[in-house]
Amino acid sequence: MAPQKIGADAALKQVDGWTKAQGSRDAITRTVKFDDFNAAFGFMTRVALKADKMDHHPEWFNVYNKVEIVLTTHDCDGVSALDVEMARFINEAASA
Ligand SMILES: C[C@H](O)[C@H](O)[C@H]1CNC2=NC(N)=NC(=O)C2=N1
Repeated sequence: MAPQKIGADAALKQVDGWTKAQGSRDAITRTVKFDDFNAAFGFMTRVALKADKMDHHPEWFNVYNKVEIVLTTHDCDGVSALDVEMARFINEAASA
């Protein structure tokens, strides 16, 4: 059963540090900068394990110490509670 779409605006009320993605997609985005690549990749590793456990995967782009992340739920073509849960986890992992 596809998760229910809540929309980016509702999601942004539930989690800090994120913004609406550019363009027509219903998605939320955050860019995180780390001290170096090692720290960035360690963050990505923790998020990757969580994503696999949730079966909910980010769309992300990494260059050196910067990780650009977009969260949306393909199964409902928009932002769902799964994205809010993942965004909260990402905020924790980014500040660990
Ligand atoms: C079959 C598999 O469970 C689904 O494709 C999962 C995988 N990871 C996913 N990740 C994201 N971001 N959205 C999804 O709808 C999604 N669906």
